[in-house]
Amino acid sequence: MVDARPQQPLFAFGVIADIQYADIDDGYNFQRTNRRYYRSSIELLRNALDSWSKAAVRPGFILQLGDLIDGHNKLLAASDRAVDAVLKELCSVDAHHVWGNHEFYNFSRDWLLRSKLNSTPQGSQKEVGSNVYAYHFSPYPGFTFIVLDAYDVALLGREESSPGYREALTLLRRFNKNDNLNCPPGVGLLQRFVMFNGGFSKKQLSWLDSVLTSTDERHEKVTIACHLPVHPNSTDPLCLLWNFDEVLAVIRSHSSVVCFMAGHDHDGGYYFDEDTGIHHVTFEGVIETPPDSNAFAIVSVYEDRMELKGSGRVADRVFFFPQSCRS
Ligand SMILES: Nc1ncnc2c1ncn2[C@@H]1O[C@H](COP(=O)(O)OP(=O)(O)O)[C@@H](O)[C@H]1O
Repeated sequence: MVDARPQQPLFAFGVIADIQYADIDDGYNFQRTNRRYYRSSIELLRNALDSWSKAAVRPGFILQLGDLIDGHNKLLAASDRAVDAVLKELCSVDAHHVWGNHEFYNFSRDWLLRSKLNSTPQGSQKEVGSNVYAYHFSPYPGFTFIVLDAYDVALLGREESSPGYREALTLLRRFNKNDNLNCPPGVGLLQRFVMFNGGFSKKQLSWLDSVLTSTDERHEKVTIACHLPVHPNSTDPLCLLWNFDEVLAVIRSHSSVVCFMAGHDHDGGYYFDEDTGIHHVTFEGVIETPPDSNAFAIVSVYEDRMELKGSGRVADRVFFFPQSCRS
């Protein structure tokens, strides 16, 4: 049978998550269930770059889904060295950087906003507000990508004296009564209320809503990139965004969203929300990927679908765009 699907993609992009590079020996996650390959994570990034450079349709840009370097660097006073080493590898590509918890272990929000990890395109700097790192870009007519700030309401990256910090602390303490706020409370979805997660402010949600109103009107296809997953079926609840329900309500009310890409849960995850046609993909983390494997993807975008070709731990997937409109 002849495959009627068009064979030439409109464009392609690369995806990689949770590199967490540090020039230190292997270690483990907090539960000691998964090994962490701090030093070789940069080799796996090189594998990804090599593969992307040889792809039939080379990625026009890369989504780097956050946690570029590990928090251990801070303790070793090696944050600048580590981030320079990883950014040097990425200098040959147009990378869109998402910020994760490890960005804030290493750097202040002010430093990040002034750094190369701020990939906001010229001209869209002030859209959400000077202290929120969120923007959108269109790499091809009819397609928009939105980078979201999952630590907009958070303890991480906010000055203890700031109203934002106090607001986040009040929210977290309402659900988490532990002395150590990284220790999860209760069971199920409540576990998300830990200090290494965060959430969206009303301001960012309303900005997202307005961007999606415009993309709906233009009948565009939107992919959202964020460090924290927002669908409970796409992640361990420990890694879920605090106000995931609020952001789900926003994206469900817009017909243009086709895919939500996140990192943070190094085991990865995937859920297709049949009601909305939105694919929620959580990418396997490079940091917990053995040196003889890989964790990256190239996504080829066609008129009717995106084809994700995974490497190593990342599975292949096809995301067909919904035909009907949501309202
Ligand atoms: N169950 C827990 N109790 C107390 N602290 C925890 C727990 N889980 C994680 N942490 C701490 O929270 C921080 C972030 O956890 P970690 O697993 O390293 O995050 P990531 O997966 O983003 O690397 C670390 O300082 C870790 O020690």
